[in-house]
Amino acid sequence: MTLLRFEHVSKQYAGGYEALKDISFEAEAGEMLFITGHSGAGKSTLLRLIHLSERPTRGAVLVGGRNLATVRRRGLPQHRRRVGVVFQDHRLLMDRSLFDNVALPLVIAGTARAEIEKRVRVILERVGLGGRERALPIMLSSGEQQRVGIARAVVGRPDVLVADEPTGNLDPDLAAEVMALFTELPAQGTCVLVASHDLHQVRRLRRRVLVLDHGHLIDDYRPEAA
Ligand SMILES: Nc1ncnc2c1ncn2[C@@H]1O[C@H](COP(=O)(O)OP(=O)(O)OP(=O)(O)O)[C@@H](O)[C@H]1O
Repeated sequence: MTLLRFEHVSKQYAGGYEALKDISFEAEAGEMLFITGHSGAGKSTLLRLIHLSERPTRGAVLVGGRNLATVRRRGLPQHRRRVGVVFQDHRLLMDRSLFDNVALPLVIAGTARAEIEKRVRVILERVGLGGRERALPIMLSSGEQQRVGIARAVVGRPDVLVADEPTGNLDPDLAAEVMALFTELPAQGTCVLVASHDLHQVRRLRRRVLVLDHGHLIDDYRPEAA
């Protein structure tokens, strides 16, 4: 099932710079894609259009068949519950436990307490932090903190997960470990897009790769088709 669709999308910023030029692609539920390209190629812009922190100048972005142009300001919180985000600097609440950090999206969504307890425990296990619910982020390494950020982004079972250079602040070994975690996430029908300038690392993970160059989509590489 097509979950995400870009139809001839262009994005021009206020200064006149066209960061994305006529981008079209589709991604399936449960599919994982890397977005790569040089600095300034348009990777972050592409992800922002899915999260609706930016709007396209031309063309349409559809999630689950819905044109995001129809999502008005009032609908943004609801849209963002369907789109999980992992930030480079993870943005954890440092004075709250891992449990509280990961539970946050579920608390906001009004999920029942027993369900929250269960889901947080399961997802912390998945990211290799089982049994650490009561720890504070400050007690963790930066790689582990990023794992908490990933757990928080997926605990609400979003339709789409976007991660912008999620390993940018990590040393190469930890970066490889965290990248691999994205490929191991339970499918659950979530479409996962990870932006990374590290083409070398991305190729090793043998997943679909969209390559941007000065705002153009110049390659859509699928290892299974190679
Ligand atoms: N808010 C903005 N206003 C004006 N120009 C912007 C804005 N955000 C990004 N740009 C420009 O759009 C182009 C694409 O930026 P974008 O951040 O999407 O690239 P990127 O591939 O993610 O780069 P990096 O790897 O350096 O993060 C760049 O030339 C950038 O300067």
